Amino acid sequence: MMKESKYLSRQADALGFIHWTEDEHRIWSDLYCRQIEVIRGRACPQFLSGLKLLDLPPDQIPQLPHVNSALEQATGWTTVQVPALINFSEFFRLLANRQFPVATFIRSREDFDYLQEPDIFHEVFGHCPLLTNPAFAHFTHTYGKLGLAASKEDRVILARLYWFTVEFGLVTSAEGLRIYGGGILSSPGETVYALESNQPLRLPLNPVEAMRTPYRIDIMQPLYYVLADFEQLFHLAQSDIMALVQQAKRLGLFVPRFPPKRQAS
Ligand SMILES: C[C@H](O)[C@H](O)[C@H]1CNc2nc(N)[nH]c(=O)c2N1
Ligand SMILES: N[C@@H](Cc1ccccc1)C(=O)O
Ligand SMILES: [Fe+2]
Repeated sequence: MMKESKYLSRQADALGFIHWTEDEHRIWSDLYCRQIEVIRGRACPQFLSGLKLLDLPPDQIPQLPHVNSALEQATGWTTVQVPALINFSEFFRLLANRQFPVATFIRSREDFDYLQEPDIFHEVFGHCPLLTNPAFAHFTHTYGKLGLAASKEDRVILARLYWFTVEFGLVTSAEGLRIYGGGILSSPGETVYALESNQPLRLPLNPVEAMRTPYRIDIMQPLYYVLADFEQLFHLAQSDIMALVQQAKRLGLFVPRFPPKRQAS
């Protein structure tokens, strides 16, 4: 059951522009300036070049028509305004149309470091930079088409694959472990935690295992799956993902063995 959002979403005018308040612009500006520092040496190179390409304004909430023109030029994707977290069928339908959902509210200061639901900073700063990467956009589009055609039950399994890659994925790079998951890169708290805390488990990404692993959306992740490189994700897009879904269903839930709670570092 979808938890009701505690935030009020904003209405756009006929041209798709939202008239944010000064306070809301200042929260974006503080989040942007903080994350630009925190992602240095932590976000994967593909994210950093996508962020540069999008050329988001540092001091005010970007208007979606502007984000769309950069995105469209790069990969043909656009954004669509949604009130908050949307259900899987709406979500897959949008991705299958190369449209990315953008929740039209921004977090409050009390949720600055970590927010339990996607806001406009998460969707635009967290997800849109990698959607300018053709191979990554292709994976997301393929994933959306699969989800659209899938049964309700298979959508839950496919959502796990999305969760452990596009949302909370890590990737090994020449310089070491890096983040590509948009759900991490929009959170000042989790960006540091995901790479540097000794709390979470970090396992090599095995797509069937990821699709068998349940996840929570309201806490910093206890488990991250690590891609060997982006090629692995693009290769996955070419493989028979629905056959992997059937395998995951046959094998049932995978419950990772978490080490005893170590003192947080
Ligand atoms: C699996 C995933 O993270 C999440 O559940 C989906 C569904 N609904 C969503 N709704 C919004 N607004 N933004 C999102 O990123 C998602 N992602
Ligand atoms: N936790 C992310 C937002 C998010 C919530 C739920 C799912 C995915 C992302 C942040 O603080 O930016
Ligand atoms: Fe997301």
